[in-house]
Amino acid sequence: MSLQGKVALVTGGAQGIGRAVVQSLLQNSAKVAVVDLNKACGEECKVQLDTEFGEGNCVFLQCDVSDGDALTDTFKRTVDMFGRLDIVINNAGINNEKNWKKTIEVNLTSVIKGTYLALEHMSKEYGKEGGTIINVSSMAAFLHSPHQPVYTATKHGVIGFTRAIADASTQCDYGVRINVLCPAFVDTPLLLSVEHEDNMGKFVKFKDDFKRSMSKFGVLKPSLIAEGMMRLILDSSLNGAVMKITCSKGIHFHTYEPLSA
Ligand SMILES: NC(=O)c1ccc[n+]([C@@H]2O[C@H](COP(=O)([O-])OP(=O)(O)OC[C@H]3O[C@@H](n4cnc5c(N)ncnc54)[C@H](O)[C@@H]3O)[C@@H](O)[C@H]2O)c1
Ligand SMILES: CCCCC[C@H](O)/C=C/C=C\C=C\C=C\[C@@H](O)[C@@H](O)CCCC(=O)O
Repeated sequence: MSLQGKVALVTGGAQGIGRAVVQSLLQNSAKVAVVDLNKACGEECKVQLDTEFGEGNCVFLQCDVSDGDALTDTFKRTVDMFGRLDIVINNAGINNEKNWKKTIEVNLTSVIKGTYLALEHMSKEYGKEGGTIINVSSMAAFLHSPHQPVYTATKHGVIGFTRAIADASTQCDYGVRINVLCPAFVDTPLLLSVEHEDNMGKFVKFKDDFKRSMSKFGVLKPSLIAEGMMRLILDSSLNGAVMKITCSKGIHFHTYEPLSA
């Protein structure tokens, strides 16, 4: 499966799930813009990727995705540098119930903004050649964790937005497939956030319940999430799909009952 000649942009690409996805994209010969707030981590990531895949195949662009103007500029820089855009992964996310407005900005508002920017650069509506967008939600959208009310709300929002804009893409012939991926617990630094009052606020007292949930449901490897992501990128039949990845069922899709009158 070759992505030779394709250009991808991955937000939150410097560590965790985003980094695993960046590696898969490079393994499949895409050019990649690694977009992340964390400068030190991004620069270290770029050095390692250059060593593994050769220079000139990826670039690190520091950007806070919750800053709309900065995100606009980052998309433009990617296209200026690589000449086109084909794949956008809106992955950056945080777990912060204390600063819950920031959680909405990063987990939901920036996903909406990132999708609209991706459409500006890829949609036939704008005279472009088409492409694919994947927005990262969570299995938290299918449970209602009492310890993460706002995180949960943002992940519900990502699914609702993605399914709606995917329908718009079909109806208006954007030529862009837009899908959503919902992992269960994944072994990344994000999981450590449940230990901290700065992240969890008053819900920090439930940290042991969290750990019990992780033991019950298991913890996935980032490489399996990257495998799911590659399926969404390569399967041209998928638009508006809701992919779930769990330890019990692996990579599978959520199905919705058709609405009756
Ligand atoms: N780890 C899990 O258990 C899990 C499960 C389901 C869904 N998710 C989702 O997957 C996505 C990635 O999570 P992860 O586990 O890899 O987290 P992570 O914390 O390991 O990595 C997130 C990356 O996003 C970057 N980031 C954070 N805020 C940013 C901002 N404002 N602008 C730009 N970059 C920013 C961080 O610097 C980091 O490199 C998130 O949307 C998360 O909600 C994670
Ligand atoms: C710790 C802070 C970050 C949150 C991490 C993440 O976003 C949360 C994940 C939450 C839940 C995982 C649940 C997993 C459940 C499955 O194993 C399974 O029991 C449910 C299967 C249902 C289905 O596949 O339809």
